[in-house]
Amino acid sequence: MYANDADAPLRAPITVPALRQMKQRGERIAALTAYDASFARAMDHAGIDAVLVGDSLGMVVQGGANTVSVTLEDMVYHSRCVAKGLRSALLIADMPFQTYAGPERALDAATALLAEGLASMVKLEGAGIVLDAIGYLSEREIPVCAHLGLTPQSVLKLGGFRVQGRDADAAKALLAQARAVEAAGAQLLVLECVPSTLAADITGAVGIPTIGIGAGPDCDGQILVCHDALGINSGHRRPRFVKDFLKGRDSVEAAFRAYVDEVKSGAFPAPEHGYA
Ligand SMILES: Nc1nc(=O)c2c([nH]1)NC[C@@H]1CN(c3ccc(C(=O)N[C@@H](CCC(=O)O)C(=O)O)cc3)CN21
Ligand SMILES: CC(C)C(=O)C(=O)O
Ligand SMILES: [Mg+2]
Repeated sequence: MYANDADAPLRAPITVPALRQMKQRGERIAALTAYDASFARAMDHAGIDAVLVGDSLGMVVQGGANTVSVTLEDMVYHSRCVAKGLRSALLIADMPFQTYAGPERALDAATALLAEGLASMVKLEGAGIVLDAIGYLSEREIPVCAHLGLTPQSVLKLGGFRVQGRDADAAKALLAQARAVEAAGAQLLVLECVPSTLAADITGAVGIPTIGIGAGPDCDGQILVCHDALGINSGHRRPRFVKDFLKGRDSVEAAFRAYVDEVKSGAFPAPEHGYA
């Protein structure tokens, strides 16, 4: 239809404040992970709001058993690749294992992800001691996304990828962590593998948007790993929150459009994709 992309009408670029306004309006946020320019471009065309360069690349791209081996160099490289494919979607990059062990180290790593990786926001896992890094970055004008619940960089201590916040004490602690990351300056919050009712409570308790993965239908937005959304099995057991959007469709972009539509309408995730 257009001679080249440069002639196509531009969707307004999605900013961090725009995501907060979506929460306030009750418009759901649709996000996916990407690791290269071509998939990022297809997602952007499909109307995705945010793209995360996840350290899940250690598993789905590099074939590792977890995300612990991913380096800052890996993340900068893939973030820069993804940035080249985006016109409108907000680009978030994961901070790798131990690159935010201490505020100054976090500032160096986050600066590399923004300046060389061309990301617009960085994501780090946990609260507690990590609150210092969240505060240090956000005070220095670096947009921060927090990540609570199942934090895959903790897998060696946890002993596996398991649902978090299931008993009353753990649920209370997770709600307190959510309030604490917001108070420290986080502007977005990923909730991974937590009971749907707890994710709903947290979403109501914080002003920042929540993005769920295995966190039920009542988050402000949803995210999936790109490969999972396309039915590509990376050799691990398929978690229950995964849905194959390519099934019954004839292109990757159609699958991404269906994902965006189902997140916006609330059709995805269905109750069976969540945990009790
Ligand atoms: N392809 C892929 N998709 C992901 O969502 C993902 C990654 N890789 N790599 C990093 C982490 C690891 N993730 C995982 C991996 C396994 C489960 C899982 O098997 N969950 C069990 C829950 C068991 C319980 O009840 O505690 C499940 O049955 O869904 C969950 C999240 C999420 N992230
Ligand atoms: C699954 C999302 C939230 C993530 O952190 C990743 O892909 O690394
Ligand atoms: Mg990650």
